Amino acid sequence: MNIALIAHDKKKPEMVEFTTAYSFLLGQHQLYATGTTGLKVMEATGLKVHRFQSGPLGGDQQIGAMIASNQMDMVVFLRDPLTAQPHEPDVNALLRLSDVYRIPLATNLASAELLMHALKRGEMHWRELIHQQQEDN
Ligand SMILES: O=C(CO)COP(=O)(O)O
Repeated sequence: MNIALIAHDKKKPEMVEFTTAYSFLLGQHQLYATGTTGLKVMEATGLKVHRFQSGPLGGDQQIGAMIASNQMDMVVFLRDPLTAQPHEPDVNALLRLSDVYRIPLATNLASAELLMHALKRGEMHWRELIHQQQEDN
């Protein structure tokens, strides 16, 4: 599975705790992140993460592009709902595309944990079927 990890600045400590707690599981998948989030996750956990640009410099859009080509299977985006972001349109675009392509998306820690439990139980298997269909077409 391709999993995107994104956290706004005030949520980065939470992202580090989350990825540390689930590193045993996340390590079995391909991880993608916006620039600073990815760096913090790699430093804290040793997980291999493909890093895109920082969010305000286009990282959300790069992850959005993967969603638009149906290559992203899950998005964990720990948003800060209490701080205005200069790149709010990019954030909204990413959330919108996740809905367009029906990609499981968690925007807070509680939902992110539920997604991890689903992943562990193999409940994301349907995404592999979608990849298979794409290859067949
Ligand atoms: O701003 C972000 C998402 O909108 C996150 O970007 P960084 O991980 O580079 O801080």
